[in-house]
Amino acid sequence: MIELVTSAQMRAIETAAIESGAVRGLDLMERAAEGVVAALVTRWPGAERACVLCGPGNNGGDGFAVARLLAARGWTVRVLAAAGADRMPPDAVSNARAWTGPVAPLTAEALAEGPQADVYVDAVFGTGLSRPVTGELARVVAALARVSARVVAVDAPSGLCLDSGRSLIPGGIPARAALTVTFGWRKPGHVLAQGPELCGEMVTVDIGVAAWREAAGVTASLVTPDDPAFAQLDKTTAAHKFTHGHALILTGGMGRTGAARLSARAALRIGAGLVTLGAPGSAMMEVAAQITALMLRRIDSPEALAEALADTRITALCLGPGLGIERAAALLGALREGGVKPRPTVVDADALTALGPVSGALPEDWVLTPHGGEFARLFPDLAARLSAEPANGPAFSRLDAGRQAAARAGCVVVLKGPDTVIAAPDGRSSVHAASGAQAAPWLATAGSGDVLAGIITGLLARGVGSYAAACTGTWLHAAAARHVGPGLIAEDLPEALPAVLRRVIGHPG
Ligand SMILES: NC(=O)C1=CN([C@@H]2O[C@H](COP(=O)(O)OP(=O)(O)OC[C@H]3O[C@@H](n4cnc5c(N)ncnc54)[C@H](O)[C@@H]3O)[C@@H](O)[C@H]2O)[C@@H](O)CC1
Ligand SMILES: Nc1ncnc2c1ncn2[C@@H]1O[C@H](COP(=O)(O)OP(=O)(O)O)[C@@H](O)[C@H]1O
Ligand SMILES: [K+]
Repeated sequence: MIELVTSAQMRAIETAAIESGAVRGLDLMERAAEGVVAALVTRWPGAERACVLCGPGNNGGDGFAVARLLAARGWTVRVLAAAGADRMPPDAVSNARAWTGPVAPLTAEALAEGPQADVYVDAVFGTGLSRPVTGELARVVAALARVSARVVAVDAPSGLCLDSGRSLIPGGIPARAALTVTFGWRKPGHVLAQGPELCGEMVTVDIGVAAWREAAGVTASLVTPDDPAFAQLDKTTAAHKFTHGHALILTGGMGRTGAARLSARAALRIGAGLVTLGAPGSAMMEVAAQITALMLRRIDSPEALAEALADTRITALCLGPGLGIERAAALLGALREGGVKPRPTVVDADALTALGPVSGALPEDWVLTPHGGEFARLFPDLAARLSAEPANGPAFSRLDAGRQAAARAGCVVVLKGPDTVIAAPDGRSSVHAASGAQAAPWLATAGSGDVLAGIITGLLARGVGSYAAACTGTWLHAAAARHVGPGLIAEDLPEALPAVLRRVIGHPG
């Protein structure tokens, strides 16, 4: 499991470590700087000239320590520092004093006019960025953009909010780095919003504070396939098809059944024992002509849905893909007021639109899977906070939005995107970061969301809990996209699942 630690949580851990008496802040800073140096000499083996930009806090202190360590290796090092080194925090002052070379003022002009460097060390702001960057330091960040291919960011590209991945440069973008070296744990801002694009390659350095991790309290984590939930994907030899559940996926009318068929195919591929498509009479012929392993049942009305659900062997539902808003609203009504036994249900696409703004708790076994636009219809106030220019740091993040949405809706929310956030009402939250080596840009194709809804429905049908189903489903969806690669269309995703499952479950044959 890879935990994501916010700036405040990192400060709490660092404080606990220092207060224990086992380690000094200065030692942590030295380890951090050693980690930056090790990573940058690996990344740029032939380099020997550095320009180190030091900000007013401990991030700047790391910068001074990096400067000293590089000079000790024989590098030519130029240091630019924000005014008033004496007003820096104590450990940073110690490192500023230990730097015996010259220091130029940290200005855009000094950066632009000085001698070229092989590597630029961005130690202007890290976890302490608490308000928007303006004035000269904003100009420095803009000037750094011109040499981004040679920038190593200490903890964060300066101007990037490490809790949200959002820019704290009004009207501008943060520095961009080729390499970002962070300490202890990755921060949410490294994987959310603009973070992945601006951080470049990521290295996490162990600075020896893991023993104080408890001081952080509850953290979010990255979805990775070492999560125990993935162990539930296998099937045992003794089981029969009903052991693996029965998913019912509702379709729209004639000419609008493709989306639900995609979902159904994915639900079957992910291992649901049986999958039935529930179609209105007008679409029965169309669906029947297109399916083989899937089953078909006529469901015209809320009453027909309630009747279908009298069969207790149906263990999960999917409402939304291609359903049409009116039909979605009617069928959702049957689930909420039709006297049927609740089932784990994926509510996607048109069913989300039919739902409208969420003001109170929804059934706890629902999973909402909105993309950004649908999220704004469900939770307009949270979406507005996500798009408003942040007045201070830390900025409101997609994790914050997902968590608050899940708490309000009383069920699991999957806020989709390249940085998908999965949140449960009990406070659990994860990020699925489709970036770096995990990038899946070809998922931006029509129908891929329908497949995700089907994967999650299939997992729910198999009895996987809703939060685990959302996390594993999101990972498997992106892994299927990476397996296919360029040229991917949504139809390919279910067909790629066997190869992905073989890898994850570990059946080579
Ligand atoms: N927390 C930890 O465990 C460790 C932290 N270290 C370093 O310390 C950094 C955190 O240090 P700090 O908390 O001092 O924070 P930073 O150095 O990131 O920035 C805080 C300083 O910048 C000022 N500031 C904030 N926003 C500003 C703005 N918009 N314009 C102008 N000035 C602004 C603050 O007043 C403060 O002086 C980390 O990112 C990391 O680089 C490392 O030395 C080692 C371990
Ligand atoms: N650039 C991207 N990188 C990774 N995943 C993406 C990207 N763009 C979209 N996705 C994923 O693709 C899916 C798209 O879903 P959605 O927007 O509902 O599409 P549709 O309505 O066409 O099915 C989501 O799972 C989303 O997380
Ligand atoms: K920095």
